Amino acid sequence: MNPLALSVNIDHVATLRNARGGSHPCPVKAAKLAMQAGADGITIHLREDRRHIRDNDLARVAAEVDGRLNFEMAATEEMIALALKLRPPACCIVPEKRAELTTEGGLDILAAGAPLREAVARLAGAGIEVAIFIEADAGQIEAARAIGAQAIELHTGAYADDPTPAHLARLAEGARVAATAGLIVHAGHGLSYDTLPPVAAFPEISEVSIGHFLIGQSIFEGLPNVIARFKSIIKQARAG
Ligand SMILES: CC(=O)[C@@H](O)[C@H](O)COP(=O)(O)O
Ligand SMILES: NCC(=O)COP(=O)(O)O
Repeated sequence: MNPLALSVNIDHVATLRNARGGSHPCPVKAAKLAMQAGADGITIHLREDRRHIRDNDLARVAAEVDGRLNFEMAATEEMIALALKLRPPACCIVPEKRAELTTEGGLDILAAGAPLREAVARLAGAGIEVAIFIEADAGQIEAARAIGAQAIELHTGAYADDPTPAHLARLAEGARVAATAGLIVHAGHGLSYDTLPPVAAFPEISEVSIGHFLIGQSIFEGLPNVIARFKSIIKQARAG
């Protein structure tokens, strides 16, 4: 079965750092430690309101951290210009609303139209692997393929919040439909020790990005130990 990569989202190291306006804990140091502990990559969401990750965090991780950087971004001119300047290996286009506590749902590609198509073309044209963060919906998956995305990230939030068989089955079907359409399939949002195992068993998924739970659990267990446990969960899930 194909490998499943763990991308560690360090957004909420920055949340804690920003609580006092200082420099500790340092998200870049966390990213380096995560890679040393076995993470396969780092995900960073530079939000328009900079509520957690700041521009310098992104620039430093891009310059200093070995490992696949996945830059989560809104499809705005500001973020596109930043991505074209930094040239991360991958980006993931996500919806953003200032009032949201966290990402509330997938991007509605069907409603986005020409500006999104242009953003995808500019990013992909710069050699960046472009994913779009969407619900596990066949129409959105087909729209992602048609608009030129190489990858999708399935929003696992509804399942993570309410891990019913129906929510899991929707993700499994979405992964199958996306892989059949020739898309690279990622997944993320709200995943934890308890909710990751069945998602990690989907053979079509090649990367999961995990942040909030992982960073929070690190307070109790230490970042390396939490990453080791997630890697063990993935290994066990992939062993079938
Ligand atoms: C797109 C997604 O689900 C997360 O990667 C995103 O970063 C969540 O936003 P916050 O990190 O601000 O909660
Ligand atoms: N794209 C999902 C991600 O990067 C992390 O989401 P979360 O684990 O912080 O909810």
